[in-house]
Amino acid sequence: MIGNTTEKERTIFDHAGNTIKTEDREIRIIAKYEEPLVVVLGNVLSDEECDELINHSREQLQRSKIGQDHAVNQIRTSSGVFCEENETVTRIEKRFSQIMNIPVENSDGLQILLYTPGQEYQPHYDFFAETSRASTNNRISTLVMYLNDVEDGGETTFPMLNLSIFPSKGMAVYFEYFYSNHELNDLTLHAGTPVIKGEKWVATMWMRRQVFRFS
Ligand SMILES: O=C(O)CCC(=O)C(=O)O
Ligand SMILES: [Fe+2]
Repeated sequence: MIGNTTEKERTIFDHAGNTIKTEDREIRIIAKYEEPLVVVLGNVLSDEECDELINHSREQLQRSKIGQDHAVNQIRTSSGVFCEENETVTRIEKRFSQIMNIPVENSDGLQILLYTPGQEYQPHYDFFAETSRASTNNRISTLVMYLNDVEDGGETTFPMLNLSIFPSKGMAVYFEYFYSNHELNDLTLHAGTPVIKGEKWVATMWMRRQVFRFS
């Protein structure tokens, strides 16, 4: 842009072209918002992998609801569970880490969320406030993976970017907030809007700055 000498910051996601070749799958780059970087990805998981994650988690969700504190959280009304490791989960986590260009050991693990009609995730940041203890090894990037087609509602929105992503089975949205310019990080405010009809299943992978777990 004429008169604009500000250089673009480096990003973690450094894939060129329209595809990302991971060890076991070719991912398609569908759309990009440049700064902060938001990337819509296609062909990330097969239908079978999506179904397997849903079926596996449905049981876990049912079990984890019993005995859990029933504190109502108005910010996130969905129910969620971290995936137990199995062959599929390990393969998927490895693929996500190759897409995100961060070692799998830096991740929080794969979290599955289920939203039923009316449930939502209000605008929030995925990184922790500087004042919180968790920020010493803060999150730096997110991949939200859509595991099913939602009949109506449930878009992932970035209100400060005027951007909405409609859930579509097998697709994902990636974004990062590792910028030295904090204003760019602040623009990654995002939400899961209320589901109107049907269920919405997502798998979220958050990456940390440093190793977070040993797997
Ligand atoms: O459900 C969505 O669309 C967004 C999920 C999300 O923001 C998260 O898991 O951190
Ligand atoms: Fe989020």
